[in-house]
Amino acid sequence: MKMNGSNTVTSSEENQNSSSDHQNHESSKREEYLDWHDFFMGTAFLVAKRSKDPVSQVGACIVNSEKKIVATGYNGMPIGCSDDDFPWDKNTSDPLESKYFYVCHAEMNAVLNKNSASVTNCTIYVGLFPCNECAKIIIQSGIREVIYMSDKHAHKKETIAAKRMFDASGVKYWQYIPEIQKLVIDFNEINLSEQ
Ligand SMILES: O=c1ccn([C@H]2C[C@H](O)[C@@H](COP(=O)(O)O)O2)c(=O)[nH]1
Ligand SMILES: [Zn+2]
Repeated sequence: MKMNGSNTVTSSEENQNSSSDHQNHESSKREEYLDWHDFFMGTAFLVAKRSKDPVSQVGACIVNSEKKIVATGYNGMPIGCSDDDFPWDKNTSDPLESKYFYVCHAEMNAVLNKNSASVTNCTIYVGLFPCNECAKIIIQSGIREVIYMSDKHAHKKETIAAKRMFDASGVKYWQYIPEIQKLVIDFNEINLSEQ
């Protein structure tokens, strides 16, 4: 069965295609397409690849109620603060020489990068559970749902505080456990399919 541009099929198309459908399985719907959660979480992970942080690359993807991406962001230095001049170190005796005073978190960048007027009632997909500072930004921006992949800092005070604020303000959060373990992008694939 052939799909038209809007992923629906008209009855005349259905009649025209019905005999060949039985002979040619390539005209039936592809079943291995990405589901929405994999797509949005995958987008967050792809965006994270832009990060220059040598230790932790975090990406975020904000989606509205129509399943449209309205923003993405990754952890990086503020505009005008060169990735080459500002420090990427973690453990320095002088905090001014470590990344933590300077780096903008993925969630904050995503909210600030939005291409819509607001992110009210949106969902944010993020690789890592948001810290307390990002939780505040998420709550104040009107985002109502946080879908995260890793909760590896669950024991840290920042995460405990973030959860306390989400609970108090009614922001839903849940861990996404994907069925697929890897999402591979092969740029050569487009040349391999039949013409
Ligand atoms: O909610 C968060 C928490 C952290 N990040 C960023 C900030 C830093 O660039 C790294 C954390 O570095 P570590 O070396 O793992 O301490 O992750 C973020 O974007 N969002
Ligand atoms: Zn944060």
